[in-house]
Amino acid sequence: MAATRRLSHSVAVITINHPPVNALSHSLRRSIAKEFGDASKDSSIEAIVLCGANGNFCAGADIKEFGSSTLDSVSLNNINDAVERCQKPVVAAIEGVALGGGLELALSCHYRVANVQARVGLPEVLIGILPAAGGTQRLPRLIGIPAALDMIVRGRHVPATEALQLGVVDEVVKANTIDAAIQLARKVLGEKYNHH
Ligand SMILES: CC/C=C\CC(=O)SCCNC(=O)CCNC(=O)[C@H](O)C(C)(C)COP(=O)(O)OP(=O)(O)OC[C@H]1O[C@@H](n2cnc3c(N)ncnc32)[C@H](O)[C@@H]1OP(=O)(O)O
Repeated sequence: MAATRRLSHSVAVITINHPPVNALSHSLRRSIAKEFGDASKDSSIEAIVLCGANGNFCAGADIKEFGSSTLDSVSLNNINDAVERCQKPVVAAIEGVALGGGLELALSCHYRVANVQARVGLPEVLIGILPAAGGTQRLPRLIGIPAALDMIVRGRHVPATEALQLGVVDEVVKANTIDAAIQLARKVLGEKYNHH
């Protein structure tokens, strides 16, 4: 399990890879933090796309690690804060599911592009916990309190087209989600340069 990084022009594409659903295990979080930190500092990189391997963005915390006593030196909150604070545009490319901590990671990105087949949600309530990696702050800021509360208290999976209407995602595409996210990042960079 690891996050890997490749370059598309000046956009770093960081792929979260932990089959089958890219659950955020301790070692995956360490790997994401490392790749993201390196990309943030690399002056040849102008923007960052976060995506998932295996047809999914990320199904959230690794439920199989719940109750384990692993010392948590890299929390998802730390990663999300670093993503949000990044000076370079960060775009999430969402395929499959972005659930729980996976959606919280996507919400920390500056933009979100989703595949039409994707689903997003905060299903923590269904396993007796609350979203605790910024979702209860970032989601209401993005879509307003009533719509965010509805998602949080029902824990439902929201289809991409509804997520677009609600404002959870910025764009929905039928195919080539990662390419669309790279394009969006490059468009944002173009706008930045045009304003200077
Ligand atoms: C860091 C703290 C942050 C926040 C807290 C959280 O994120 S809590 C976790 C929130 N996420 C969930 O509750 C998602 C639970 N999973 C699902 O809803 C479904 O599994 C999913 C992802 C929609 C996929 O459904 P599908 O029907 O396609 O497959 P299946 O359910 O059989 O799952 C396939 C295998 O994936 C394993 N798995 C799924 N989710 C997780 C997870 N969060 N952590 C670890 N493993 C997960 C599942 O156990 C299956 O494994 P297998 O070995 O094949 O039995």
